[in-house]
Amino acid sequence: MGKDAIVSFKGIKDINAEIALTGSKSESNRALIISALSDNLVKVNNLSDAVDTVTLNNILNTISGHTEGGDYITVDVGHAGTAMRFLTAYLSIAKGLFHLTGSGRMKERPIKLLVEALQKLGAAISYAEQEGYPPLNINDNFKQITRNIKIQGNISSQYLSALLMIAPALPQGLSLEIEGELTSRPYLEMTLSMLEEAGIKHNWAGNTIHIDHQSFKECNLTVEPDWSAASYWYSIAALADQASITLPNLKEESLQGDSEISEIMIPFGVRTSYIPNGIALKSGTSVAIKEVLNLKDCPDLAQTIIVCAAAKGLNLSFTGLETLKIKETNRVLALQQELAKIGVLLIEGNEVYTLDCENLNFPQKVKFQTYDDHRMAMAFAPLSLFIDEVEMEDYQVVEKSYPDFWKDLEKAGFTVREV
Ligand SMILES: O=C(O)C1=C[C@@H](OP(=O)(O)O)[C@@H](O)[C@H](O)C1
Ligand SMILES: C=C(OP(=O)(O)O)C(=O)O
Repeated sequence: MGKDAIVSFKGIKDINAEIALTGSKSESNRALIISALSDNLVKVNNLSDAVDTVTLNNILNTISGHTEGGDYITVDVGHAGTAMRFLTAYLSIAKGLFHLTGSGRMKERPIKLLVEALQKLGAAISYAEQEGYPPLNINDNFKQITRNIKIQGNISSQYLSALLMIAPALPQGLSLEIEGELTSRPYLEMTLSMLEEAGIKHNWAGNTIHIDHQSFKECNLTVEPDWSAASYWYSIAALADQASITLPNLKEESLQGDSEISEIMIPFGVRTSYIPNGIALKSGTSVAIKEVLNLKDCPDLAQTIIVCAAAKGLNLSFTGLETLKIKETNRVLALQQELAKIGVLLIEGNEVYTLDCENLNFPQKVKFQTYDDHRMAMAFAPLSLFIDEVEMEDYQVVEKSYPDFWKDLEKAGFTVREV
């Protein structure tokens, strides 16, 4: 466990800042896999500083040029879900024997649907510990048996993205049928768009996505800054008395579904202007808020929005939160435990979660636990606008997606002191 920090904000809550966010970890991790599959024909610009991206990049560099057979190489992704899922598919068709593992939490995050799909395709994968979960042993005798695979869409879109990225490299290509509901759909669309940029055509008909065997083209993929990281600045703008925050290089036409934060935050009083080189946020008055927000397409925004709504005393309801329980931590439970510290309840109903802010109160000091979850730290940090001293447990946890988060808060006038 790392060190804690005390976060505070003194004086008038008028925030003026320009914050250059790191690249999207989702786009970066796709770009890295696509680049590796293309034998580096595809180049990447503005790669993220996120530890999840640095980890994947180091792994791909270490294993590139590896030859058949030999001993098992251990590949450790730490907490990086996308790296685990994307590498499961990528290593299935790579040369070499791999033991693919991750953090304690990673060993509790399910991977069965992806492993089964790959096994049906012809991959030689087995579970090294518990069935259905990492770590995995992946061998190199991939022989494609079929191009037709069905996969349930409601657990993680990352499984589908992982399969689609290797599809053009499969001798027979892939026809991927999505069964049932699809969660996190914009991430799947991001995968297809980035493949398209790299010259890979697809056809999405009904519930099935077809990708033929084909070659990548030489190109540069430029990663946009991270909209999930931007969401914490929207929360700050919504909670401050006044805010004028510029976030360079974010685009209106984004591949990231989390850009929806610009719409979601309008009723919270935050207006977004698209300026020539980025976006500008301005705080204003809140307007009537939709009572039920469906976050199925943007699960990584859930903590930002729920904590911000709680701090504003808004008794909103949320749907589409099913997948939060299998992310870096059980995010529903983590939210419930930490929101209780400001007197707010997050009540679980039948597929609907509702905030009860009747007893909202900000103590003078509070310590928030972070549960090995970067988004817990970043979602709760803005509460230092109301609480004199917010102690954040294991504050470096933010490194997973946004290593400069605390430095950026300091730029905006917050104080962050390691304790
Ligand atoms: O494909 C991606 O880059 C991601 C997809 C989402 O996961 P699920 O598809 O598991 O919801 C999201 O929560 C994660 O942070 C990144
Ligand atoms: C869920 C997340 O990441 P991953 O699934 O890639 O670990 C996240 O960044 O919020």
